[in-house]
Amino acid sequence: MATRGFPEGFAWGAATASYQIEGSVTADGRGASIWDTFAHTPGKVLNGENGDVAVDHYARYAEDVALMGSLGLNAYRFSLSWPRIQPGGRGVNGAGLDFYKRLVDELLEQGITPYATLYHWDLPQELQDAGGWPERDTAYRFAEYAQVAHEALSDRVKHWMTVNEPWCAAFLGYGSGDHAPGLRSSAQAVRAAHHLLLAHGLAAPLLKANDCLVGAAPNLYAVTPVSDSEADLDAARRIDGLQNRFFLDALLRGSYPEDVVADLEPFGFADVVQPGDLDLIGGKVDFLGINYYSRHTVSADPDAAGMVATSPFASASPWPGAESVAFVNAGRPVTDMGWEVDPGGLHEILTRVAKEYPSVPLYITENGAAYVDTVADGGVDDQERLDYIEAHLAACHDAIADGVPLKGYFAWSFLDNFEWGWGYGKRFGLVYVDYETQVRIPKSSAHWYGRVARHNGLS
Ligand SMILES: OC[C@@H]1[C@@H](O)[C@H](O)[C@@H](O)c2nc(CNc3ccccc3)cn21
Repeated sequence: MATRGFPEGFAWGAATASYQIEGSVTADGRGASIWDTFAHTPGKVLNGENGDVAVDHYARYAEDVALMGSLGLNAYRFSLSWPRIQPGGRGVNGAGLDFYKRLVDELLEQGITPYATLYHWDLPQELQDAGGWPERDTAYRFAEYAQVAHEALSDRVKHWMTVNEPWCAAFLGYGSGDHAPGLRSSAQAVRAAHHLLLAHGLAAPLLKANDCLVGAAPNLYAVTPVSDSEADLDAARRIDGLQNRFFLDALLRGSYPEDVVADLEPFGFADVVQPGDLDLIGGKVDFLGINYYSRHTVSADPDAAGMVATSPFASASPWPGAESVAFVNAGRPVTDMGWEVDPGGLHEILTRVAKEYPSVPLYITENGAAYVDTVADGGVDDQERLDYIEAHLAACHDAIADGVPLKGYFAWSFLDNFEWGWGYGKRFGLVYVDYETQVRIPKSSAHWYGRVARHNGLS
């Protein structure tokens, strides 16, 4: 029996993404994505690793879903591979859709509710060749893709997210170049950011049909200045603006924060937004997903590169708006990613969003930690990851007690998988994967989290 119970019907899930787990990158008509291209470009991913095989989920999905069910999860967040459903970004690949129909049927058979993300960064390469997210037409291609996926799956999938972390897709993909397609242009990055939100706005109304609910999943950070000096306070304002308020205001209010628009003016942002765009984008969600991992502690530093550890390769150019901002460690314990462990930041974000953007049901659509895992006696004792998740779930419990309408939590990630620029060097999974044999080993955190899910709360 849980002593710290969660609301009845709370979604206890885990999350993954197509390019990070599926493999089978040419099977059944799948086309190339920008991550296929990026990962196969020398110097972009540690040890030259890529998602060609990943953790072979395309072939092993039934085994993986059975494991979710046996552990006790009641929800699963996954992403659809756009180039598997629309090779080249157009048309319909029935064989690609059939995989997701099989996956969803297995989930429903296990009593697991599917939560589908349409875009988790794997843009069809041909659409990038035509300009990618800096090109406004890509938003319209996304809406068509959303329609195709929804028509095929909405009889069984009732929870849809349009875009995972538009900040990452825009500012790491087109600003710092640490993510695919690896471009370094602040002007392109701000264009991409707006068009990713426009894509959400164009697709959201379509996704509500057939009694479906639609959301998005921005990554949000608690942000704190190292001092209350004017320079440090402004650094915090800038990072909070670009990381959090830019996306929250657009998605939930249909406006951009004036200070952030001013910060982005040097990159031509004013020319990107067309009349009516923000009315399309704002107020369309039935729920908001929040991906939370840590807090940013920032200081003004004219010599700073303005980068957080987003890849093992030191990026030469900061993402737009982060110039002259240093990201510092405030002395908290850190995960294997070097990210500070700060569950208080999750409570801060949840209560802030609930207060400043009221009446929007919330989910934690990603929260988790990378730590070095070791297999011993056939198991993996990952106490640090278990402690991280427990502390963040306690913060969720406190936030709910404070009136936050939190409806679910998805641990990142169900399986160890391809961690973008870090390749397979960082393990976030509840379940360990032996990359040589593809054998799955539930870690201590998986068994513990399954008990939390079955008891609907913490002890
Ligand atoms: O890095 C862990 C996960 C990643 O595997 C997911 O695909 C992605 O949705 C995700 N977002 C964050 C938070 N932000 C972030 C910051 C720098 C680089 C990448 C992600 C962490 N993660």
